Amino acid sequence: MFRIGQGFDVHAFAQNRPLIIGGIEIPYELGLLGHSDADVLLHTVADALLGAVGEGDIGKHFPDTDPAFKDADSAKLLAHVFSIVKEKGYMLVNADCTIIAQAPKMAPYIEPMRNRIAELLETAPENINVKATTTEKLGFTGRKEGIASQAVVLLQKKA
Ligand SMILES: Nc1ccn([C@@H]2O[C@H](COP(=O)(O)O)[C@@H](O)[C@H]2O)c(=O)n1
Ligand SMILES: C[C@@]1(CO)OP(=O)(O)OP(=O)(O)OC[C@H]1O
Repeated sequence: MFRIGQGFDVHAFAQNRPLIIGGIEIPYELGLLGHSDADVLLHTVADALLGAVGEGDIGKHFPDTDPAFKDADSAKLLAHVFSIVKEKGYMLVNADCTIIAQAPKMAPYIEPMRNRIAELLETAPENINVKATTTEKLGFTGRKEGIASQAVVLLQKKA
């Protein structure tokens, strides 16, 4: 049996924060604001996985009112979410992700992100796709106020 899930997330840029996307720290003058490390891409992958298995969203599993998740490493949150997926008897078929950002340029970091997500989801990098797009200077992403991300995942019940 197959299950599909999708995730969407937004984080605002802020001063004095690291910019961590897809588990990779990217050199830039601004970081993203959040209760956790604000890794907008890993949050969308986690939400897509939770959606696929009917388990709500990351806010339900890791409330932003819980001090335990202050500045949390989203890679650890995603690994926990994937453990729920495995407990339910599913494996990842593939994930396709889009980062929506006017800046910085993501291209140099796409392969490291892909490899890190593959590692966290215990799959080959070929099963993970990470893309980036600007919004042609339109909207909040176009004004460089923040970054959005989307992800779609397909899961298959293990034999
Ligand atoms: N933050 C970004 C945005 C885009 N890219 C790459 O540039 C290509 C062109 O972007 P458009 O918005 O004009 O379609 C896009 O396909 C990405 O490869 C990027 O690296 N970082
Ligand atoms: C990840 C969590 C962890 O507390 O905090 P944030 O970094 O604020 O991220 P968000 O995408 O708003 O999701 C909710 C939270 O669960």
